[in-house]
Amino acid sequence: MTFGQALVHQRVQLPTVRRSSCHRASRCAVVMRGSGRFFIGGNWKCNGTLQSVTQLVDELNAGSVPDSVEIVVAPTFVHLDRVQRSLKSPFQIAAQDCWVSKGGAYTGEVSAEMLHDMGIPWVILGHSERRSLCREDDELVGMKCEYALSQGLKVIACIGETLEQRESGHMWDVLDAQLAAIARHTSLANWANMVIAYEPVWAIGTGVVATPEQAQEVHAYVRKWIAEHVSAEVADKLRILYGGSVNDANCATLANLEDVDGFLVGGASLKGPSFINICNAQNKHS
Ligand SMILES: O=C(CO)COP(=O)(O)O
Repeated sequence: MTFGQALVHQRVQLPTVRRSSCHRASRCAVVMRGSGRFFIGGNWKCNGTLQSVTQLVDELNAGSVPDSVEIVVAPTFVHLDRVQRSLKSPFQIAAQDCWVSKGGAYTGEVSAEMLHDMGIPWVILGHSERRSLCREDDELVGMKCEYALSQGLKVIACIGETLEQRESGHMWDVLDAQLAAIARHTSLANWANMVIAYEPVWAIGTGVVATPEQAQEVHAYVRKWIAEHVSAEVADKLRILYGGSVNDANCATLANLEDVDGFLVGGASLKGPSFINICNAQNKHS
C-alpha cells in the first residue's frame, strides 16, 4: 500500500465522464485564457551547480519577455534561496514538491509552510517523475495540493498518461482518476490558485512532443471534465499547460492551440535563451 492509500479516509465516487466535444467549442468568440495570462513554467528538475544556476539566472534577467505572460521557474530546494535573491521580476519561483502535511519529524522533507515563509509563491505537485520514481499516487497528490493551497501556495498540479496507458486504451481512465483526486481535495475558491499541467509521460525528456491534435484533444477533455465535475466558471478560467519536449521550434504551434494556456518546460528551461524564446511563443509565427 502506498503512502497516499494509507492516508485515505474517504473516497468520493465521481460520475463517469463523457468524452465528447470540447467545452470551449460552445463558448463566445472572445476567450479569456485562464486568468488572462499565458503561463510558462520552467522545471529545472534535479539540475544545476552554483555556477550554472547563476549563469541561467543572469540569462533570464537579461531576456525580454512580454507582460502578457506569467513566468515561474522551479529550481531545486537548495538553489531556491539563491535564485529568489537574484532573479528579477517578472520571473516568479516555484518549488518542485513539498510535504503533504504540517512539517515535523519527516527527515529530508520540506513543508508547504516553510516555502510560504520563504516567500516562494508556487509549488509543482504530482510531477510524473515523483509519481513513478517516488511512488506518489493520485490520492497523495490530491492531499498535497490541498495542504499546499491551505498554506497559501499556488499549485502547478501535473497529470499525464504513460505510453502503455495510451496505447492500451486506458488513457482517459488514468486522466479521470488523476483529475478526480485533485478535484476531491480542491475547494471551489482554491481553483483560482491552481494550474493544471498535462504532461504525457512519453513526451517528457524524449524529444517526442505531442502533436497539436493530441495536445488539443486532451486539453479540451480536461477543460470539459472540470466544467462537468467542478464548475463551468472554473473550467473557463483554468489555465491548462502542456509539458513534454517543448522547445523553441515547436512552442509557437502549440501556443496557438485553443485550450493550451501555457507550458511546463523541462530541458529547454535550463538554457536561458531557449526559455526566453519559449516565453515569447505567442508572438512567434507557427
Ligand atoms: O517534465 C517536464 C516539465 O515538468 C518536461 O520535460 P522536458 O521539457 O524535458 O520534456
